[in-house]
Amino acid sequence: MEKLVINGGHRLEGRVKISGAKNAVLPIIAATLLGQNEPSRLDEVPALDDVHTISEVISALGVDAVFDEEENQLRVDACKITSCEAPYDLVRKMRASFLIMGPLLARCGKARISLPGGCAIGTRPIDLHLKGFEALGAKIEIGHGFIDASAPQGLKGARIYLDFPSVGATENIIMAASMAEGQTILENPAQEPEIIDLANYLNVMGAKIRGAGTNLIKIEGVEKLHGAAYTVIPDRIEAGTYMVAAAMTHGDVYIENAISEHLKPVIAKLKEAGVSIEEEVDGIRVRCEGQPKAVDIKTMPYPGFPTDMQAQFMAMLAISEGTGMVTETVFENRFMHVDELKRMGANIKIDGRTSVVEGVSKLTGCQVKATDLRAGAAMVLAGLVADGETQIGYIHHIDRGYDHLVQKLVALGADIKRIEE
Ligand SMILES: CC(=O)N[C@H]1[C@@H](OP(=O)(O)OP(=O)(O)OC[C@H]2O[C@@H](n3ccc(=O)[nH]c3=O)[C@H](O)[C@@H]2O)O[C@H](CO)[C@@H](O)[C@@H]1O
Ligand SMILES: C=C(OP(=O)(O)O)C(=O)O
Repeated sequence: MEKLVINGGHRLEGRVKISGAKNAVLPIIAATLLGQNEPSRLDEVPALDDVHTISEVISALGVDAVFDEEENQLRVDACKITSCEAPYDLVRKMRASFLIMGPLLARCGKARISLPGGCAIGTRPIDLHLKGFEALGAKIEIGHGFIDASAPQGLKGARIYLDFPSVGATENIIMAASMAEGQTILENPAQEPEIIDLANYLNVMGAKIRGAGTNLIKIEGVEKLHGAAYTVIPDRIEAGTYMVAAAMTHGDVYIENAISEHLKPVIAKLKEAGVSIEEEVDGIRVRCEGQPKAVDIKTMPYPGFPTDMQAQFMAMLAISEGTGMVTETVFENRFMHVDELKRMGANIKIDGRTSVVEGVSKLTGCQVKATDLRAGAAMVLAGLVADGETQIGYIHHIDRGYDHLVQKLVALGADIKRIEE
């Protein structure tokens, strides 16, 4: 097992280039399954474990997927699909594997996917995905740990209202509806930039989707889609994580490729904390003198404050001046990092869905673990400012979502390395 070892206390300075977005590329790779003629070529694909996992998932369906990590390019030839089944081992590893259900239903009229199960941040049901498929005419059967969906006569467009703007359900329904017969109207969909990116890719493949990024999406089903070339958007959560790193280390970092439009709530909260933010054409400069000031945050669906930045802000609040409240409304169990931060000396109390974080003057390095992806990022941030050495275990969680994390932080002046235990 590998670990990250960080010696804290180094100011971050310089430029860091943000990679393609994990949460955009995963649904887009699922969508490559819809390309019946011509392969797809995706650019700015980040070198992440999750990208390898979803590539394995689609390869298990008989599709040809070749990932060139050096070039950040993934080529997918989905002209032939030989299986419609995603086994437990792959779905368990990464919940986003469930995103192949929509494309498989649309393309093959059937799909058999292992039930994803719970995970560290919550139970994460898939009822909204399934309701959407049923509304499009699919028959769903659940048994022996699998979901079987079928639509032998093909899917039919429908009016669908989502009880909650679920990101994954919106993506799965858009992909299924893009090849359904007639029009689908999706009300109260998720509005995340990653939804817009998926819709843009599908439209380049020949789909007719309008309204992605708003609260109403209209999809005119088409008979066939083809593979296409597409460049994935930069990762707003990776960008936000480096912005917080700059703030916590009293640094001066230029976050190249960051799109400020996608980071409005993060920028607003950092400014409120006294951090200097300069939005430029191809990135964002973040500077901070002295300790950040405590702020309150409440996670919400986009354009609200992203739950995927909650843990990182908690790490910042742990060393900020004053007391901040962190309210998590999206996932019911996303405070696993609190106990780990407390091991480093943070003063945090949990009261239901809210954590009260009283800033301390210093954190102390110790052994901690990454309990999930963003909790792992929070540990890295805490380690960057802690007194002495921090060792982080279970870093496979971090490898799911941060492209070349160690190299990028070392280039900014951090003392961080990976070691084999
Ligand atoms: C690969 C990817 O893009 N992952 C992101 C995606 O996850 P994901 O797509 O899983 O998140 P959702 O937006 O679906 O989930 C949000 C909330 O809705 C609930 N829910 C969801 C589906 C459903 O059928 N029923 C239901 O009740 C979930 O339990 C959760 O409480 O959006 C989350 C919310 O921004 C992010 O944290 C994840 O990083
Ligand atoms: C929760 C996350 O991802 P996933 O939905 O893939 O678990 C995340 O990116 O923080």
